[in-house]
Amino acid sequence: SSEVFSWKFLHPLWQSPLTIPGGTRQSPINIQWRDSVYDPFLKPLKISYDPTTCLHIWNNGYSFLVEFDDSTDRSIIDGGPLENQYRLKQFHFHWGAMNDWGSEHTVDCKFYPAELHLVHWNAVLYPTFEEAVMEGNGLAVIGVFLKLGACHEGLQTLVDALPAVKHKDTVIEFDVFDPSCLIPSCPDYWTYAGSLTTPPLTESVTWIIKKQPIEVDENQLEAFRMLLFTSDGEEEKRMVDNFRPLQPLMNRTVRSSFQ
Ligand SMILES: NS(=O)(=O)c1ccc(CCNC(=O)Nc2ccc(Cl)cc2)cc1
Ligand SMILES: [Zn+2]
Repeated sequence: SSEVFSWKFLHPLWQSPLTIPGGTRQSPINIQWRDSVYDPFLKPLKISYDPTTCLHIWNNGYSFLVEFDDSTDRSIIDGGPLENQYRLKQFHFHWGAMNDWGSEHTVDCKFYPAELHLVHWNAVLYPTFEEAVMEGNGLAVIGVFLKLGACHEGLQTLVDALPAVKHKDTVIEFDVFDPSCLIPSCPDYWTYAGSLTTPPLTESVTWIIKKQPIEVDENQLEAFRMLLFTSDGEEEKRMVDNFRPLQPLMNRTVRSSFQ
């Protein structure tokens, strides 16, 4: 059907079409717990990060990215639903203006105030991240929900650095951080075939969504919300609501590693 174009189809933040023409495995999605299928052949996820591979924090005008040296296999994940090991490239968050929303994925239609994405790429099969982004098995992203609760000590070291990257296109050196402190101890996860949730929205992501959220406190969420979408000197726009709307499940099954 030749849908009449309307600006309402464009995402306010990404200025790109909300739906990818022909997209069959778009993210994020709602995870309906009772429709997920236990897969006994799913392995435990193996995570081994070298904290010294941490490089810097960068405000890219949409979120803040903590980027890692991915020139070797020093920070990797393996096992779980994955057929190769994947290298850690960066992690970032999505959050809301209020605690009632902010995550990209939902569980039984429940939003969390924020969601962490640890982005890995298949360096076994592909020479660069940019090429992996274009391949169906190119990326693996671990999603961790953040819920309001106790102060998260490990996150606090990151929060303390955020004022230095308040504006778009600012960077601060951040040279020792172990992101495994942000991953809940419970091994349970859901997994499904999806996409990047921001441009280029390519259908290249094996999503691994942890069942257990981590707890952060109000001050830590507020620290995210004091970041700016805008550059220094521009009219200030607070960096909030940087999440994509839910996408249709279409012909996909969400598998669980737990019964
Ligand atoms: N949200 S994801 O894990 O599917 C995702 C992972 C990697 C990319 C490519 C690198 N670019 C990037 O990370 N950009 C970005 C991140 C957060 C926001 Cl809010 C906006 C833009 C894009 C999306
Ligand atoms: Zn993300």
